Amino acid sequence: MKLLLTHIKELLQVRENCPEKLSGKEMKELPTLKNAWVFINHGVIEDYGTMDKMGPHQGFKTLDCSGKIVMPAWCDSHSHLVYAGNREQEFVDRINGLTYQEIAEKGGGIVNSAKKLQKTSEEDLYHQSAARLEEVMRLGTGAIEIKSGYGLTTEAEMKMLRVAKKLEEEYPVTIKTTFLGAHAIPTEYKGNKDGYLDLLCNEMLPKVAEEKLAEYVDIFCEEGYFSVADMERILSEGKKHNLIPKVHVNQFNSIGGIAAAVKHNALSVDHLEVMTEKDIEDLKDSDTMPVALPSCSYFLSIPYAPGRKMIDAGLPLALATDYNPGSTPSGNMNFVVATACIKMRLTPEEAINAATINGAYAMGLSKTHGSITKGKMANLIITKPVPSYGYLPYAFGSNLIDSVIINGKEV
Ligand SMILES: N=CN[C@@H](CCC(=O)O)C(=O)O
Ligand SMILES: [Zn+2]
Repeated sequence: MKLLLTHIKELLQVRENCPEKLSGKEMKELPTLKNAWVFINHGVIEDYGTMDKMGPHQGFKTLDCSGKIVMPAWCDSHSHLVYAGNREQEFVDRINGLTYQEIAEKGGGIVNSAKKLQKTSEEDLYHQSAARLEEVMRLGTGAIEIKSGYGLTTEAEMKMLRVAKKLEEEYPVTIKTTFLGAHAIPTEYKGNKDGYLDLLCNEMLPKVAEEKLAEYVDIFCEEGYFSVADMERILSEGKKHNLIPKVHVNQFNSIGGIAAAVKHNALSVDHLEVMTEKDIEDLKDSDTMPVALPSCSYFLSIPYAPGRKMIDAGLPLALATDYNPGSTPSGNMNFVVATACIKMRLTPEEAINAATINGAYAMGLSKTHGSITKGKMANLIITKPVPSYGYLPYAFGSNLIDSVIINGKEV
């Protein structure tokens, strides 16, 4: 199918040769073309340019984008979109004064979601998750990473990953899957963390790898969950099965997880609400992408990752949703980008770069996603008429998306 977008007020993130990631000052630059066109052929960006240089076009569908901005679809590199039910009671408990950690200690939190998911059929889990995926696609997400971690038994973890794989088959959005068996210690293993780690290493990881259910391995490295030593064990074991690390670190405490993740060549380190000077130093000159999750900070009322400081220190930064039932029941990347500007002091250019090119990097999708580049996938957001791209994060609560194209087709 061929599609031509014409009279685009401003085409964002136009890169003839797109870098695989952007760091420090590079993040301030957002190349654009005004009064532009884009030509899509069989799901791929075939060509683009300015209206004064558009060749003849006949015999295929044309969309007039006067007054509108066109940009690459969002690349959401951290989500837990496959889950069962919800945890709105815990939300109310927190309003009434309990902390996220106190709720987890009382048997709520991740373990609570795992109990629900274990009892949910694969079909039901698929339908619940598909509804969320459809919503985020309409909100402009063209690629998303999905983690397991609400199963906590071999069968339930595999069920989650099978559901994510089925979503990948059924929908045009690009999906990358991550095995997060080490998300919490299940009730049956309370007081026997090493027993659960043995199960992870001896049974879950080999099965997940054998059935090719995940490309990445994750662990929640945090006080009360898994230690740095646990992380080193899981990442080393994952490596034997060719699983690349993408890890949860520094959400509530800095316990040395970043240095260990960098040592293990993690593709990304995610959360980063609590960062020491050493953590920032440890990320310098590495290939590891720091990923901030501002909607999680917003929902839990915890600090925001010091994104301004990290970029000023020369680091790259990606932004993602963390969509999950406990800490972030929202998969809206538009809100993430706006919140990064409002609360983390990123400029609109930096936030858009973080949610496109750097998000693609954090999912191993640099070659195909994140920019308007010939040959990349035609995953595009067309906005409603807006005064400028800075208006998108400025008008933070408004839905400014007119339509979304994924793999060359309107969704
Ligand atoms: N922090 C760890 N995992 C999820 C939240 C899990 C939950 O509360 O269900 C996160 O990334 O925020
Ligand atoms: Zn997460």
